[in-house]
Amino acid sequence: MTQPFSEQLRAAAEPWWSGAVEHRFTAQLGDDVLSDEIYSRYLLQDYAFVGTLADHVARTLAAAPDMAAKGVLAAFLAALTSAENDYFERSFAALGIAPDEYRAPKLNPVAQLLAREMQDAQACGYADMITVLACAEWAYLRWAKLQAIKTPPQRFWLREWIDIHVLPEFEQFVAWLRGQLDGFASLDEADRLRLHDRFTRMAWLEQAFFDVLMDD
Ligand SMILES: Cc1ncc(CN)c(N)n1
Repeated sequence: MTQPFSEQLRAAAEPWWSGAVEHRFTAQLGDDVLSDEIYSRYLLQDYAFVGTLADHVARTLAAAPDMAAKGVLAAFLAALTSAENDYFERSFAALGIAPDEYRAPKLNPVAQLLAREMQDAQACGYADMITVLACAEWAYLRWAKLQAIKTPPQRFWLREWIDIHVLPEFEQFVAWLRGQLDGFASLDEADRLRLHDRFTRMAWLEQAFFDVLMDD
């Protein structure tokens, strides 16, 4: 029996998929041993990413084929811009990072490439936009699930970052994204190959996003 298209994409994105979801950054986060210096660097880059992601979701919503899909994307956008934004603001305050600093961070090369990958997907259409989103969110669900079985970190900025990514609503959103990917199995071969490349590039970028923060 052939695997669902989402599973084919994920399997083809190895070793970068596992490199991202089993990264030492996330393992140290879950073990509560990640330094605040590295986590602050991560939060600054990731807050910029989440801003770009919100724009990406809005454009994906605009390109969505029906109201049901628009509704799911609108709910995710609402969560990003409310509860998740609140998490970032409280974490920056606790870590002593001022609004001036987190509103205009200098993006590292990987964060720049991630933003470019999203723009490129937007120029291609709904399937490409969903593929980018699905890889990013599915990878976060996977690593957070692995860390959620450990004793929760004491520092709320580490603990809540795991919690946000194992919420039932988030898990349902990722399941929906995977369902969208599975629907792309009926696209022609050229489209499927492009989606494969895009998903793999995103997995590579997710791993690299963690790598550069640890290596700095
Ligand atoms: C780089 C990255 N990828 C995914 C997510 C999960 N929204 C995130 N916060 N940052």
